[in-house]
Amino acid sequence: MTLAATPPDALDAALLDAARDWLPGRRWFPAKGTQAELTLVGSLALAQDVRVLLVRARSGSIDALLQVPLVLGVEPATGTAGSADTVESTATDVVGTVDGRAVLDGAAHPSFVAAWLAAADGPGAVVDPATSRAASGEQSNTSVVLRAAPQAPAPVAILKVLRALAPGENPDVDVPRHLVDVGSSDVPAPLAWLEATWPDASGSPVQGYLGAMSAFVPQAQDGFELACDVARRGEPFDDLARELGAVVAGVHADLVRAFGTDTATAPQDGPAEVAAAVAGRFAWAVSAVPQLARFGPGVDAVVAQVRALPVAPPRQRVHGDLHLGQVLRSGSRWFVTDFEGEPLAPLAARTRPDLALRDVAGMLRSLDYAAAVGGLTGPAAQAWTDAARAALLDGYASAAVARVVDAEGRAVLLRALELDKTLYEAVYESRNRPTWLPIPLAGLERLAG
Ligand SMILES: Nc1ncnc2c1ncn2[C@@H]1O[C@H](COP(=O)(O)OP(=O)(O)O)[C@@H](O)[C@H]1O
Ligand SMILES: O=P(O)(O)O[C@H]1O[C@H](CO)[C@@H](O[C@H]2O[C@H](CO)[C@@H](O)[C@H](O)[C@H]2O)[C@H](O)[C@H]1O
Repeated sequence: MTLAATPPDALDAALLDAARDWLPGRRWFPAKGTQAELTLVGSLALAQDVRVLLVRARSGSIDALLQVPLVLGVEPATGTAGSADTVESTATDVVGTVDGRAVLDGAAHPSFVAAWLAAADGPGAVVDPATSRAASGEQSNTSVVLRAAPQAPAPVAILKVLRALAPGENPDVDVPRHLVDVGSSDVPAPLAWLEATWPDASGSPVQGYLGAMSAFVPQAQDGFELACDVARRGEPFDDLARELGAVVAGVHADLVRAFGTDTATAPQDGPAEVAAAVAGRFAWAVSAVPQLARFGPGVDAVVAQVRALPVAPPRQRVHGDLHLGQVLRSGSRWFVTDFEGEPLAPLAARTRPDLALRDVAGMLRSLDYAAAVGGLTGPAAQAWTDAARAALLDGYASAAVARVVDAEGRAVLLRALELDKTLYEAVYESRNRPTWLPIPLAGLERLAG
């Protein structure tokens, strides 16, 4: 069912007041370190003593609608922490008090999860809300791991509670739903999802997702951590990269089956569009990180090579932010997750048909990151990444791309898309992890130095 937010009442106002000091300390709070203005947009009474506050946080250019599930006056969940599958936390934050009753962070609370499951759409799964555990290591959202029963050996589902709400399509929910519909088994199957309506800034009702629950991938290792470990041990990543390339090609083929290709873009318009996009990305990146200006001549050369191509492949739905941290290795299989697209891009850009090679370029960049974070330098890093890159491309061996672009054209496009991603990464790292900025800078030296 689609829930409808109601105008905030006195209890909602008291709950927000209780949460004011707690909110800015959350990892998912978008305006850390600022005096953000917090206003109540509405609330959802999910069950007795379970409320979801919709809180608008504004500070400078930041304007986000936050989902804040709270549970009133119920003791924190208790249980056994930790498992072989994921690092979990049983702690339920006490947010504050209202009328002498404890106000608890609801996201991983059994009462919230039970109410969420009762309201959600989708095929569902047998899960026991009493087994809810917040997964650690989250950044932008809060994920909750669920088992079928308290004694069950492994989780069966993972519920992602979206923290920043946006109206309309959510590619992270909609894309896996479509992929599973066409028979894909390369993504964790969506099991349940919940939508709501709320008033936008002008007061008009809009609809969007509050969260989604997917099948839990057991004993999964994050692809980036795995690749860094392999690099650290000085072992080749080639076989894993080849398998990964094949899985990415399979997901691309399934995305075409699910969404088709873009017939509105004539293939001959492709190269000019790609060239213009790389040039635009460079201008954007230089405005954010002025030291990138020195790569101007190299970027111009790559842009000119792309513009001179006779054709580009047709566009299709893609992952949009594919890197090793978005894939999970479980047993002998890879799974692709997190179809949200680049978090710094607007929704329209993230859902627009694009070149499938953009995802391949993202993976190639990730190999550079894994080599660097794994401690490889100089010729050893070069040899490790060269071999893994070749294996990934070999595994990918995209028939669709080969049909319209020859090998030379594909190499030009891949270089341009890698450059584009590296410029994005330079901005991302300068904003989020300045000590990692040397990784994309080294990439820019290679691609446009
Ligand atoms: N279906 C799944 N099974 C097991 N673990 C998962 C699954 N989906 C995500 N994860 C784990 O949860 C983490 C966060 O998921 P992600 O979709 O990247 O969340 P966010 O959008 O908040 O960054 C991932 O790094 C991964 O380790
Ligand atoms: O996972 P997100 O959707 O939040 O993506 C953002 O953060 C990523 C880092 O967590 C960032 O990825 C970059 O760092 C990765 C290693 O941590 C590396 O594997 C990627 O290749 C590199 O791009 C991603 O760019 C950003 O959008």
